[in-house]
Amino acid sequence: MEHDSENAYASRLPQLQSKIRMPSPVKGTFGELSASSMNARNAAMPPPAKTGTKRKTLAEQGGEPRRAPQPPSINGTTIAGTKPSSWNGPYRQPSTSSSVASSRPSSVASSRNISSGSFAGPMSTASRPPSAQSQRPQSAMAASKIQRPHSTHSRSVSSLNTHPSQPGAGGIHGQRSEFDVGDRLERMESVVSDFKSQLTGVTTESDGLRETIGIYKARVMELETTKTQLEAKYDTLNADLCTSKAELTSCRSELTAASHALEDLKRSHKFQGDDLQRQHQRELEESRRQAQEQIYQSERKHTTEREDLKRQLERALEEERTHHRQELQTVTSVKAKSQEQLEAELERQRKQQESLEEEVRKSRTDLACERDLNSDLRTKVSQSASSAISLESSIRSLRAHVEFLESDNKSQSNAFSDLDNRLQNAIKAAEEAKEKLRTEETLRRKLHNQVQELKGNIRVFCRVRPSLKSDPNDAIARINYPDSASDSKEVEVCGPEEKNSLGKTSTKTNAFSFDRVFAPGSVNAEVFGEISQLVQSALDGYNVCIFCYGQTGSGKTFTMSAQDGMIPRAVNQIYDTAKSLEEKGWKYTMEGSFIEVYNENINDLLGKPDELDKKKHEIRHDMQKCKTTITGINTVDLDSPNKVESILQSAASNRSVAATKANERSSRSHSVFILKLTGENSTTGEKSEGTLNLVDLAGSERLSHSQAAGERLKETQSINKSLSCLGDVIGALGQGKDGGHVPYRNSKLTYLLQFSLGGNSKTLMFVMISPLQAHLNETLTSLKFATKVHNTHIGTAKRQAKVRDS
Ligand SMILES: Nc1ncnc2c1ncn2[C@@H]1O[C@H](COP(=O)(O)OP(=O)(O)OP(=O)(O)O)[C@@H](O)[C@H]1O
Repeated sequence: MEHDSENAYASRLPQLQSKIRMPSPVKGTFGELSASSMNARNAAMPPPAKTGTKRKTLAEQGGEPRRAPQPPSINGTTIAGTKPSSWNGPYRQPSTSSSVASSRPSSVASSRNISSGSFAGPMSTASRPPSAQSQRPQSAMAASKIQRPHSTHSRSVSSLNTHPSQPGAGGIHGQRSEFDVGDRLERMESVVSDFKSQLTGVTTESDGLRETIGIYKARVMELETTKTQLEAKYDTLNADLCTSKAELTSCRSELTAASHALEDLKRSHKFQGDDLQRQHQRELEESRRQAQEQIYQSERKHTTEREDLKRQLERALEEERTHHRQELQTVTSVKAKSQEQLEAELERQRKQQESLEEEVRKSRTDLACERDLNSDLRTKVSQSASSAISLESSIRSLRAHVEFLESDNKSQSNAFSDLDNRLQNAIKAAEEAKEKLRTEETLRRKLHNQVQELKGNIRVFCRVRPSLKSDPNDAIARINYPDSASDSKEVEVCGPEEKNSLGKTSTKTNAFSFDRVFAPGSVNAEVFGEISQLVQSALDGYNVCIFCYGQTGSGKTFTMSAQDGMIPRAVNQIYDTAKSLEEKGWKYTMEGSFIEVYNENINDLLGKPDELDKKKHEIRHDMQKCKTTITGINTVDLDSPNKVESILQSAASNRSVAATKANERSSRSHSVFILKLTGENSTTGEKSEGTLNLVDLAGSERLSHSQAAGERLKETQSINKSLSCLGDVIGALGQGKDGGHVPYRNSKLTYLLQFSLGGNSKTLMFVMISPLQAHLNETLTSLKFATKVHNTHIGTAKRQAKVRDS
């Protein structure tokens, strides 16, 4: 922008100069001014006139003495004093100096304005003195006339208008006016018109100049604004500079502190380093000393060893040398001897060779003769060999014949036939014996069954458990065994004391008779001896059911499942018998399962404990084969007698787990050990399938419904129901009506034992008795129930049981 303004000014100024065409001295002055006034103005120009100062007229100036130095003038026109400040722009120095000038103090700027004003002076018509004004247009006109084609007129007019001080011009004018006024008038008019046209041109120029002034004014305003901004920037930079200086100062102080600290650190590190170096030096010296010591010692040691070794080696070497020397001497002497011998031998060999060669010559001649002889002999030898072979074979046949003739062939043949006869007889006898054995076995089974039937297909044994240490001594009931020395079939129980109407106290003795009564002193082995016949029946293919009936704590489990109880004993007997029957052609397989009937549900005592009371099992009967199966229960192959123990343990642990949930589980449920026995006789082709059921019934004590509730009530109802159903089934079987209804289905227990109660089956009931006085009523109830069962007739054998009251 600044540049443009200057250019604009530079472009217009020559135009003005060309149009005004000032005289050369003026032109030269103007040109000098434009360049040099800027340099000289500060020094030569007076201080700027104050705005309020009123300028004096020329007349006034003329009358007054000069007080201040005169401003420079062009053609006698003052160029200082009147100033439009707007002219300062075009006379500024190049942009760098102008920017400096703008930041200068105002006094400098005002001096510049003055210099500008000094140039503006001659241009401004308003500030021009009247004399100057009257002269300038004429000069301008003269200048314009020079440029135009009709320059001659201009020049003449100019000459007419010349100042009166110019004598030449005034003379011409005076002469013309004297004789040609019209022509003069014409010329005047033309001069006037020229003047007018010049005036128009000047006006136009003046407008251009005004425009330029406006541009420069705008430029001045811009520069003022720039100046203000620069000043603000200057202030900001100043403030920043102050801040930076403060920061620099603090940084310097920090740097000084840091350098001090660094110095300290360096010093301490240097000390440490020195210490370490000294220590290291010491250690190094020590190590070096030790190493030298070690080296010295090892050198000494090695030297000693080396010397020892050297001595040894030298000794050995010397010995070796001596030895080698001796050997060498020996070898040399031997060599000399052998050489002599060799030479002698060589001589001898040579002689021998000569003699041999002579012999070879002779032998070759002999060999030819021998070859002829040899071929003759070979022919003879082959003839002899063939005759020898034929002779050997004839000798062998003759020898065999001689041996055969020598042996006692006849007696041997007799012995063989005798032995054969005896063997045949033995085989026959064995066959007969086997047949007899089979017949006897069949007969034994038949007789055994008949015996069992004669004994009754349902039998009742009574067992009284001994009093335990835990039982109170004075609370034992009076129980007698009248025929214990003979049959052991009777038992007498003294009832509770009763008072009659007269107040007399008496006790009633209740006598019972069963198939066998076991007193408290009897042991399990004795008991099993009585039932082993029934176990044998199971092996013979019968269904056998042995169950224990009695109140809680009367010894049912002890009798059935104790280590020497009926179940282990039965299994052991079956094993033994099955093994002995193998000789008779029988082979048995045994499968055992153990179940529980609790609350009319069947549980598998060989199953998982957590499935107890949850898993459902069903009883299925095959009515044609009279076989019973229970769904989903575990069956164990009893291929060794030891397995029964694990079965009993597993069942006991399952029941004990259940007992934590429902108290006294074994008293509250019936357990049934089922042993299935399948036998096959490979000789006779006979087959047998029997089942042995060993049942431990729930406690038979009478339970009052009124005292039980909830789960206990349900248990009580189930037990009472199943026990009474068992009585009903036995009662129905006892009536002996063929095809009569037997209520097996009324309880799970009787339904399960359907094929083991009645019919072809054999049943044994143990009635277990507690010896305690406190259990007397229950004891009597149990004995009465057992008597009813005992009086029941099932099967062909008839028995009469008697109940004696005294
Ligand atoms: N003949 C016996 N000899 C020695 N001890 C016996 C005899 N009979 C039973 N006992 C003992 O008497 C106690 C009760 O016996 P057991 O548990 O067999 O009775 P339970 O009728 O099976 O009872 P529950 O119905 O509660 O199962 C046991 O400690 C048992 O060892």
